[in-house]
Amino acid sequence: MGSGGGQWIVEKRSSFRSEPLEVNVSETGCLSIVVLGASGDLAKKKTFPALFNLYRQGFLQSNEVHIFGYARTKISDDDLRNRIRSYLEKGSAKSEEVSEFLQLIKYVSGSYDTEGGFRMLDKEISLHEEFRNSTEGSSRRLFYLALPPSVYPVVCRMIKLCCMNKCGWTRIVVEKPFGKDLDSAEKLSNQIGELFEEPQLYRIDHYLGKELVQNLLVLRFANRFFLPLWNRDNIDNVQIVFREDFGTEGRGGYFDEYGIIRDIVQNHLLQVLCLVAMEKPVSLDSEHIRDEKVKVHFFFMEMQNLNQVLQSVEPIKDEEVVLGQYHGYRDDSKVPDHSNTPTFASIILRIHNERWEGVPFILKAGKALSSKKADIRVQFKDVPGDIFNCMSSNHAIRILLDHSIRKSMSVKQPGLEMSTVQSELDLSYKQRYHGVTIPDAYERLLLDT
Ligand SMILES: NC(=O)C1=CN([C@@H]2O[C@H](COP(=O)(O)OP(=O)(O)OC[C@H]3O[C@@H](n4cnc5c(N)ncnc54)[C@H](OP(=O)(O)O)[C@@H]3O)[C@@H](O)[C@H]2O)C=CC1
Ligand SMILES: O=C1O[C@H](COP(=O)(O)O)[C@@H](O)[C@H](O)[C@H]1O
Repeated sequence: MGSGGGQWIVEKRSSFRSEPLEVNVSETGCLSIVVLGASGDLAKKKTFPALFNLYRQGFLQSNEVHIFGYARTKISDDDLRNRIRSYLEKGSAKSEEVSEFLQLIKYVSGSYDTEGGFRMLDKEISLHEEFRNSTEGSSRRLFYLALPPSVYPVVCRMIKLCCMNKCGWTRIVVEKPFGKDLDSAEKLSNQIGELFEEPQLYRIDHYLGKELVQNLLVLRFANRFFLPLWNRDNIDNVQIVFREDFGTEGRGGYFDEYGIIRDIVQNHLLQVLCLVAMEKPVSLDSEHIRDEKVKVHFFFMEMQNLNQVLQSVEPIKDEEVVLGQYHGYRDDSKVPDHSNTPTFASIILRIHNERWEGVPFILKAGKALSSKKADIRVQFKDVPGDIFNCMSSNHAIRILLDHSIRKSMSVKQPGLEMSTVQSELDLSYKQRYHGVTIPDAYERLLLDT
């Protein structure tokens, strides 16, 4: 899906086990897209704009598609349309085009854990299908869960109970973070897996769709220049940084349950780390790429390449983690007064393999910081026999992950409250790096936001 910052990519897990093929795989005909959590941040900033881009590019035909927003908030169709309008009217979008698109949207209000709202939703979808004279097997229902993961199980149960397509496919798209830890992720997977077949399920991480994230594979594997350099002999450290110049902005209901590590680091930044650090995949097939990123416990695991990158990440040391929370975070009405949820994290990951031993991967993510940026910085080692006295040999590749970086927004004077910050460091990386011992330099790198 095209969205402001690029495309959205979904990962399928179908190579984990043999799957029954999905039946009724019609790709034309009446299409109902249901955005659950339509009142929320993701829906207005990314999901509806992405659907609008598909519409503008002709992938969603107005004679086939209808879009339903669903959430608890009691608003009208027009209220929802007005909320999202300004997010669509960007770039070259014409206001008539936006209005035409908005007319495709209908809003249904209901709870996530009772049948009433979902029965109503089903009725609205069925009316649309009847109106479109949907023939047997030709209608499609896509449910996009733009919701906190804690409600996925109950929402999936309600969809299964009340909203399944009787004559075509039903698909479910779920957002990150997929659970809170391994146990809850497995539990969630089992709960959803009992209701839907794997081919019906799509897990999304929109960072994988950013053009520049996709280009990482080209940079690394289609470039003779970098191939021999991409290793511990030449690279000093890698920083993968996400920073936002706004806070949770009313998203405390979702965010406080998860925090910055589960919101950003565990999914978006780890996916990027994998692409920077993994070995070359067998092909560009999404499953080959996925297999190279993770260690999968196949029955033929012994035959797998044991360099798979996540498998080689060492346990994280406490002293290589800094957490913080910005001042004002607890003012959000949905955040408890004594919340300790981190809104900033800086973590060193160390990859214990032949390519990366000794090269720290520094992942940093923070909300309500002084600027908005998402980038990767690959810092090369100094040239041996440097005749420039470390002044001009600061070799680094910096890859900006988002070309839609916004201008600084005014936020309530955010400040960082961190457990171990002693003083603000305003020296550039290079200045600080030289003249301090390496472990000390890494400690400082952790704090430099
Ligand atoms: N915001 C973003 O840019 C991105 C978000 N995501 C993911 O999207 C999902 C939703 O995030 P986002 O839209 O930002 O969050 P929001 O806090 O905006 O939540 C979305 C909607 O869910 C409902 N909701 C919020 N909290 C709860 C709760 N505790 N229990 C039940 N319903 C709740 C609210 O709707 P109502 O009260 O009307 O029912 C809200 O409008 C998350 O999994 C997040 O990781 C992914 C990529 C980007
Ligand atoms: O997944 C999320 O991403 C957004 C940032 O996305 P970007 O494409 O604008 O970089 C972040 O604001 C949100 O907290 C998180 O859930």
